[in-house]
Amino acid sequence: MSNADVTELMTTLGRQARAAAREMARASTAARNAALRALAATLRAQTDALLQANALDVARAREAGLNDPMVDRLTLTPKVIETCAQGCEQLAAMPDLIGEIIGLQQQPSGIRVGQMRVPIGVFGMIYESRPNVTIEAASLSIKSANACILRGGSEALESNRALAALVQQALQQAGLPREAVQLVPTTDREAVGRLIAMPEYVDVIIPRGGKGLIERISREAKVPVIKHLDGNCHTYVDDPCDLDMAVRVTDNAKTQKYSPCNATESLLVARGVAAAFLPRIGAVFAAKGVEMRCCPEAKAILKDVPGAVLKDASEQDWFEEYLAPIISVKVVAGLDEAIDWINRYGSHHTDAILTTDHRHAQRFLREVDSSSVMVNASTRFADGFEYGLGAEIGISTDKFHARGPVGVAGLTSLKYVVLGEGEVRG
Ligand SMILES: NC(=O)C1=CN([C@@H]2O[C@H](COP(=O)(O)OP(=O)(O)OC[C@H]3O[C@@H](n4cnc5c(N)ncnc54)[C@H](OP(=O)(O)O)[C@@H]3O)[C@@H](O)[C@H]2O)C=CC1
Ligand SMILES: N[C@@H](CCC(=O)OP(=O)(O)O)C(=O)O
Repeated sequence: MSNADVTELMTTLGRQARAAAREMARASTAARNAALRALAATLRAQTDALLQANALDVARAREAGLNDPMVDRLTLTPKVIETCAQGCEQLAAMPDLIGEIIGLQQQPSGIRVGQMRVPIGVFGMIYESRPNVTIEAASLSIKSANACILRGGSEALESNRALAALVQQALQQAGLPREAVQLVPTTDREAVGRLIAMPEYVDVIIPRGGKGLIERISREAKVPVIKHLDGNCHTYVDDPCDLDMAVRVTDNAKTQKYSPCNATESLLVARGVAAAFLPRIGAVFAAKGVEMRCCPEAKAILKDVPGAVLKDASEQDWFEEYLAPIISVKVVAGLDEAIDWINRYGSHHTDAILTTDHRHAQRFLREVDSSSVMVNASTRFADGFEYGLGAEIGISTDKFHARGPVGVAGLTSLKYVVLGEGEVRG
């Protein structure tokens, strides 16, 4: 496509989205929930067609040499589609936040002042080649009465086209504008450049991906951005701690799934428990083929673990998000060094302490500057569904306007409402 064609395409999508957003803002709860239920039904009814579209993407991705974890994320299965359908139904069953007025209080002048929850308007989202994210984003957008323009990863284009067509059909069936959810129908990255520079049509941009994407967005965006960045997540095993629990939780945080941004990438261990803990978790990692990139002290403790793959960690390793069976391992003096280390090398996504000391837990919660901080739990829990939000747009690593897993509330804002009976200011 020529640049002029891309500009024309994106301007049309933007104009349509803006008009649809106005209709969505006044649409009833019942209509939005009906669209979500219709979407669930059509996803189930069209499973075979979706699998066929997805097979084209998967075949192309394999030909292009995409690695197994990426192909895994790209692949739709009947189970993935059923989970998407259930997600839509769960969202439909959740209370509607839109229009809710909170904190209404009478002021000395007589006016009553409160805050009403309202949709943001139009959001643009750029995300990886994982087609189920298209349904999560679309369904959250419908529930929160927004309009959205979705730009998924290029490898998922056929799947996303098929999914977006079903979303538009469901919107229409519920009497809502089809353009409330639109897909950017080209993989041309120039379209991303336009999407992030149309403040007249797009209120906020949600980029979900790695550093290259975020660098471009930060450089070129002319609208506010909610970044959903990489996860260099830490698990810190404290002194004192319950060693059995620490082995179980650390194992889950690293190995339950390697590719998500909330998997632990770096293990910190307090010196006081290192000799007892490291050989145990080292044996688990050795059995599962997880390579350990160690500081000299950790390597010395782990060297006799049968089958362990040990390497020396470089400075770069402490910053690394592997998304693979690799973990960096460091022995620290204790809580203070662990907190300093995480704030320096982490990506402010999700970090956990495993401890039996209440004061250490409290300090970790307050002093680690990340979107989720956890005590005695696996970092893999950082997820909208696990947090009770129904679904998630992703995990915001920004501090404004939403932080951590973003659900319906993260796609809304609060405006003041003032209710008077003819009062005037004196
Ligand atoms: N915090 C969170 O919620 C999440 C974070 N992530 C993070 O995402 C990363 C992995 O996903 P991955 O697919 O590799 O991410 P990428 O950043 O490579 O791709 C994500 C999307 O951004 C687009 N993109 C990337 N660079 C540019 C650019 N310069 N200009 C325009 N568009 C661009 C891609 O398009 P194209 O198809 O053209 O390459 C794709 O649509 C990891 O770091 C992971 O932690 C993943 C999921 C959730
Ligand atoms: N919501 C996810 C976390 C987000 C994430 O990392 O997504 P992805 O990188 O596409 O696997 C989960 O834990 O299920």
